[in-house]
Amino acid sequence: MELQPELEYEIPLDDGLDQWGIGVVGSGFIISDCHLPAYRDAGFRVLGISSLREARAREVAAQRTIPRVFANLRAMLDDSDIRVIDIGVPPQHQPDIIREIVEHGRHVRGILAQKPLAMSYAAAREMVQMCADAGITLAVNQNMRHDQSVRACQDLLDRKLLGDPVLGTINMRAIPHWMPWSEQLDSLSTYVMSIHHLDTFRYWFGDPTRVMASTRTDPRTQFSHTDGINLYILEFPSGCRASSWDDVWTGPAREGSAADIGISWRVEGTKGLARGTIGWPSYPERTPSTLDYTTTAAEEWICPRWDKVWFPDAFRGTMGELLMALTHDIEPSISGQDNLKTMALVEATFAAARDHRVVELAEILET
Ligand SMILES: NC(=O)C1=CN([C@@H]2O[C@H](COP(=O)(O)OP(=O)(O)OC[C@H]3O[C@@H](n4cnc5c(N)ncnc54)[C@H](OP(=O)(O)O)[C@@H]3O)[C@@H](O)[C@H]2O)C=CC1
Ligand SMILES: O=C1CO[C@H](CO)[C@@H](O)[C@@H]1O
Repeated sequence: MELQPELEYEIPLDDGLDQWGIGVVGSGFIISDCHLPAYRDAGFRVLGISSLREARAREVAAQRTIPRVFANLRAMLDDSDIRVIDIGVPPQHQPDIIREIVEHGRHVRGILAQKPLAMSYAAAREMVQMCADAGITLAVNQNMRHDQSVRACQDLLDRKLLGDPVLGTINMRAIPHWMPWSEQLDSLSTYVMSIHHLDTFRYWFGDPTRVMASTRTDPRTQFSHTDGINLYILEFPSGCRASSWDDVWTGPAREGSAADIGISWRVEGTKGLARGTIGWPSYPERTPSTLDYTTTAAEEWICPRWDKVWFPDAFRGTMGELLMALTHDIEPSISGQDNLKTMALVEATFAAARDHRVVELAEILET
């Protein structure tokens, strides 16, 4: 077994993915600052944009050189050049957008939806079924899978360099900027932030059997919410365990104290250990995520380095996966169908914390 292989830290993409005309819905932070710069760098072809406020869509179109601005989604769906729809709207509005695309998007072959796909497992399942019935490939933007350190760790696991996974941990000490729309959600941090870590654990270790969780409110967040700081433990059928501390408070770093902010992760296996950091907390400053690993055969730390950052570079990966799937007529790994298990895990984690009980994934999947 090669001990220092070239790890796959980003998804290989075919030339010619610009055959797919993309239409974007929404023009807020994630679209204008992350999706569009990443697509430009990847050479994807964004043809049009629509948003709630046409003026805002025009502004972003001018800023990011998008040729067509549509007054609304329906007008965009009439354009036969637009075959892929990229959604970046608040989660409570996403199901209505998907429904409209399914009902009126006769030219549409693929949708890249945002995470969370919906605000409940049941609603997400309805979206997946609707797209399947319409013959539209649905992918979900679980882009932490395309962070360079997270993806390279998956390659280490695939190559068995770490042996069998024993324990995975994520230690998040970082302050998200909650958008105004999150004030209306039943969940603040579980569906919007912890979903990334829950999906990453599924990516690395497969589907867990059950989850234990505890949550408390975030002292900094002034609007009413139930889940702020999330602590959870997942049990996998293989015996592997995973746990994350999603500490969105991170001490009074914005209230005058010194700051200690960062995200680190660690995967321990029977034959190796990987540790990493996610550079995102310093966004917009570019801080590449890192990965170090060691194995029983090497007895030293191996520290490959690459220059990609989660935001915005990982957005090449999620759209790239969808365009590759459409080109080759296959399911993307981030398919809506796969995402139902992430949604079920998010719902299980929220219920476990709310009800102070252990929740089996099957309980949600069988509802
Ligand atoms: N995958 C990831 O890593 C990340 C994902 N996200 C997700 O992206 C989504 C958007 O977040 P963010 O960009 O930060 O939020 P913003 O508030 O910055 O942007 C939301 C956008 O949605 C538009 N919008 C709202 N309702 C509709 C509607 N009914 N039809 C069309 N457009 C609508 C708004 O339009 P207008 O401006 O015209 O009023 C606005 O442009 C969320 O679901 C969030 O969870 C966010 C960050 C990271
Ligand atoms: O996915 C996400 C990661 O970070 C953002 C905040 O900074 C969140 O709002 C978000 O939805």
